[in-house]
Amino acid sequence: QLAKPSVPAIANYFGTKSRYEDVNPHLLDDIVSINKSLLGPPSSNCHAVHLTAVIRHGTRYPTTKNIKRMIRLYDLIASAATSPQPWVREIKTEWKMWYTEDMDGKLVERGRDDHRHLAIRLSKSFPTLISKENLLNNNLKFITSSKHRCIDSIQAFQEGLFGLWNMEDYDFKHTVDDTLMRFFDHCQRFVEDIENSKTALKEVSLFKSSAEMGIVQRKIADKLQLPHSLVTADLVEAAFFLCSYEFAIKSENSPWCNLFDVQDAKVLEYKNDLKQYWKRSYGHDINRKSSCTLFHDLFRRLDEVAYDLRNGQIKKTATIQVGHAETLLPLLTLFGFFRDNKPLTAEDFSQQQNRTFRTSQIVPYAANLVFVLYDCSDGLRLQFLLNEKPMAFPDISTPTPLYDTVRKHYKELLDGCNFEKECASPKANFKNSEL
Ligand SMILES: O=P(O)(O)O[C@H]1[C@H](OP(=O)(O)O)[C@@H](OP(=O)(O)O)[C@H](O)[C@@H](O)[C@H]1OP(=O)(O)O
Repeated sequence: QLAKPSVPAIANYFGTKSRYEDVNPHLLDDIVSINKSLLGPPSSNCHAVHLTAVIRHGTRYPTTKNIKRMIRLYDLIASAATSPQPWVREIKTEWKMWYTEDMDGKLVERGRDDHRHLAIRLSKSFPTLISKENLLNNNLKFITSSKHRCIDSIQAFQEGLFGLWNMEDYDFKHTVDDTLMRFFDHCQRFVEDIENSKTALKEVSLFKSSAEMGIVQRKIADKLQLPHSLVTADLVEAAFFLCSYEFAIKSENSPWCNLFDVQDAKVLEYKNDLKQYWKRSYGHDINRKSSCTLFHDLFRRLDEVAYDLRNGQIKKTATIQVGHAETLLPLLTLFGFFRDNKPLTAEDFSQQQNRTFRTSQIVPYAANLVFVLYDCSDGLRLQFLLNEKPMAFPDISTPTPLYDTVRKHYKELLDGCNFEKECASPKANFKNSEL
């Protein structure tokens, strides 16, 4: 049971730095409870035969880049802010800068709990798939990205299961597979055109110097009584991160949160959504295409289960895969989820208030995509759950469609979406043709 902290009024706008419980608030009452009315087979003539879960690591420390900014902001306030407000005094005298650069995105204890608890809930939701018997029979497969925070998360997931099944001294086994879980690093076109490009995220840069961001900067400078020129967009974001990290890691509604009202938080949420949109989602076609390998791997697993089912016994009842927000978002995009009519741009903040692309809701820490295959009297059916809630596949009206229907719907991607081809560097092609 989690202690119920006082929740910052802006907690629903933390984007990829959101707590999982703020997307599923019933967990605040009981962290291992499951919503039975939402889960379960599509009809009594169906039973679950397999699930594949793609999960983001749990709550983590900030990255070094952001810790540096936080330290700069803290030093600036400590040395120059003259506001007599009690919460500014609190930042200057009582609150201590405890983030150090070496923390660099590592998993925190809360993040281990995120995965321990998720494991328990998934096992309770799908007891015939994630069971002790299946673990002992080697029917569960664990795959992770090589990053520290992901390896620690998958171990915590296993710890959650071992604890649930009273298994002591059991060996942790997992496979590290970056081609699958960090496909973006291996996609040359993505690295060149997006990651290393100066213009791919221009909407983010433009928004940083927008009128909306300028208003937030000035409001914060006034609240702290600092010269406007010293409060840059990067420092404003550092303050927002401080509020979100203190809440996610320590369950504290810290004095940093006093710097923002809901309108400011919406502006900063939009800034983060712009980054995710242009770096990992619909902004550039290569973002989604870079996940082709993971997409094919998923369908290969499901096809294998269909084959095994026809020929006797299913070999794998569940696959648990742990990666990053940048693993989940491209895959969700490839499936066509959360596509808004208009692209997200720096100019469109006020027109995009009702957008579906809101990362606070989609990819909090421990966000998860779960694909469940059911054997039904009328054939195999596929259910999709985002953060443990069923969601219809885009443009397929049945909530748990026949697996064949899903395969037909994504036929073009299943027949194509060739990682080698999509990710080949245009520069390399140019060089080759020159030879
Ligand atoms: O803004 P930061 O430095 O936290 O960005 C992180 C990514 O975090 P996110 O943008 O998703 O909040 C991190 O993704 P995660 O799912 O592993 O938390 C990503 O792996 C890391 O490379 C950072 O990205 P950057 O923008 O390249 O610094």
